[in-house]
Amino acid sequence: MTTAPQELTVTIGDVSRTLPTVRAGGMGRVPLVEFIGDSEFTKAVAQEMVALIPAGTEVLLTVVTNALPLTHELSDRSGLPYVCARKKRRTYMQNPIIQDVPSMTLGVAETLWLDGPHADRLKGKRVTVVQDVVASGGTAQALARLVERAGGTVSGYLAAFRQGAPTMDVIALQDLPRTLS
Ligand SMILES: O=P(O)(O)OC[C@H]1O[C@H](OP(=O)(O)OP(=O)(O)O)[C@H](O)[C@@H]1O
Repeated sequence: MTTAPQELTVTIGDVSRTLPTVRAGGMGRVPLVEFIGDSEFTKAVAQEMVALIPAGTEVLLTVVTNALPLTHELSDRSGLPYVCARKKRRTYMQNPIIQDVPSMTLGVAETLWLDGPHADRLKGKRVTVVQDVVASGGTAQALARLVERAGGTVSGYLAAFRQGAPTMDVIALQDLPRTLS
């Protein structure tokens, strides 16, 4: 990984991307990881992450939006099923589990919705929480609560990138700086 003022290039496998930077409140400029619309990068990252899935994992759990294509690729490569929480209620949801996200680094306060039939797929299972980026750990914490409330157990936290110092142990391919100049 090389850095230049207000620019950061990451290389995963044989794929490199110069990350755009965005202003995030009073944090200055932060690097932005985008898997949406970039299947080549997504597949390269998933390929490297497969080996990092904690032993004994039975199900992967993620949340929309950016982490979804990554988790799909990870499921495809590992053979593990995955479940995805939403950030909006849908009319077709049946007895969803509703979980507030305590705090987020880039966004505003959010609420996660896990459809009841999907929650059933976590019951009694060892679940790894999968994210694109873990920063404060707020989203990961909320996903872990969803697992517990669904009757599963968290076997680990796996992310493509760790940004800053989240509150839990996170297995990540690479660390990103919290801010750029
Ligand atoms: O560790 P935290 O401080 O909780 O931050 C990490 C979360 O922030 C980003 O989500 P974003 O709000 O950009 O959502 P998106 O994927 O829907 O764009 C990222 O995708 C993680 O889910």
